[in-house]
Amino acid sequence: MSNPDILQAALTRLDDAARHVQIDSDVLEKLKYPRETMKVRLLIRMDDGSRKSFLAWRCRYDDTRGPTKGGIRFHPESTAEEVETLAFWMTVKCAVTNLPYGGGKGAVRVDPKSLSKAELERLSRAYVQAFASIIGPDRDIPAPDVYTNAMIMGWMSDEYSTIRGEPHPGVITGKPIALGGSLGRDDATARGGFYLVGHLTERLGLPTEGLRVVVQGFGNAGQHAARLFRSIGAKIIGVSDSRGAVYASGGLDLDALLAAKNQGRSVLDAEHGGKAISADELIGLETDVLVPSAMEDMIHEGNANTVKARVVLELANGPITPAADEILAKKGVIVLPDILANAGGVTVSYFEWVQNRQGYYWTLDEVHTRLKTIIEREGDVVWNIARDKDVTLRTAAYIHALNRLATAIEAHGTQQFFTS
Ligand SMILES: NC(=O)c1ccc[n+]([C@@H]2O[C@H](COP(=O)([O-])OP(=O)(O)OC[C@H]3O[C@@H](n4cnc5c(N)ncnc54)[C@H](O)[C@@H]3O)[C@@H](O)[C@H]2O)c1
Repeated sequence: MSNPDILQAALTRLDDAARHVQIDSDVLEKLKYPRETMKVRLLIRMDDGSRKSFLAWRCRYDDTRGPTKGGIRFHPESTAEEVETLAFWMTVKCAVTNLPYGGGKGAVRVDPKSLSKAELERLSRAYVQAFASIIGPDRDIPAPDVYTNAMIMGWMSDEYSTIRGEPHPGVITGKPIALGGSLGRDDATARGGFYLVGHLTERLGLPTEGLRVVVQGFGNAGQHAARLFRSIGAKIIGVSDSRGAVYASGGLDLDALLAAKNQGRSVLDAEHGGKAISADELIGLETDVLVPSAMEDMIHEGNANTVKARVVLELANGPITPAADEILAKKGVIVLPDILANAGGVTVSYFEWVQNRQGYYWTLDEVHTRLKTIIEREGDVVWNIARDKDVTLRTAAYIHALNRLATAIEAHGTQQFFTS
């Protein structure tokens, strides 16, 4: 991630929202900076006997509303600024969905595809050894993010329990079911967005039949989104991953695409039934719903004008820059913002943490019903704020979060007593 101003850009969304609510300046001051960011170098033994070091971070952005919560990303371009921005978004997201959490995030600057499985495990365990003093079930609770998964969360949870000398399944979510993971966590990010679109279909002006969907990024979020939309008869007409994009106006062969990814191949290598196109062509496809599910800043000033989707469902965090947001709003494209649209992941992570603490596990139906209730409830609130204040859904979601964060910050005490 090369944009050093990513946090400043993200904070402009908070400023936009603050213009529409009565918020004490103390609250905004508190939310402008991360509470703590720890940076370490992880030194691990490689399979060939050599040693190699990797930069790693963990940021606890704000813990006013509870322990900090957020994923760990393994990516060759991760930076401290990216981690802090993602942790800021987690703070706001947990407030939008009213989860009793603050926001955190972590990363290792590594290309995980270049590591063997044993090296990946050593790196994951080294991460927990380095950050064991700042994570914890009541302090900071990691989860999967880009290029990390349930297997890695299992190793990390195991390492933490070994360090503490007793099981602590609540330290990490997104674990394998056998280690205290929750049913329904695997597709939760996509499912939350899918429920949101389903709930708002009429208000968004989307067709109830023959929906066309384009998915950018074909990992956890993207694959499950494609699968869920297909389950209601939608056509997946475009898909991309880090190597390229494919398109078929009549719908791609999703099973072939999923099988290719399962075997560690690119969507380009699948018998997808369509043709290869460029990454920017994918963004400009004529579709009902465009689902960014890859990285930040993918829709920017340079390509936003080409977007022809009616609705953009942001399963990725921060896929649209502020400048692109303005262009899309002028074009009448409705953006379902990340802090609501992809909140299904952290919501089911919360369910997992609750189940770990209770030692009592829910059925898949219970998980789905509770997730749906939260996403639809908060989706309605955000929709109504947008309508009443005549703002975008993103600004409305930030207004909603800001109100909850301000209430909590003020309840903790802002020392106004001394200044007024
Ligand atoms: N996993 C979760 O629970 C979760 C929750 C909330 C938000 N998110 C966000 O969703 C996004 C994807 O996360 P994920 O967990 O699905 O990651 P993942 O590692 O499972 O998948 C990432 C996908 O993006 C693709 N990709 C990478 N660079 C790309 C590029 N330049 N163009 C097109 N595709 C590219 C990769 O090939 C891969 O298919 C991220 O923004 C993440 O922060 C994930």
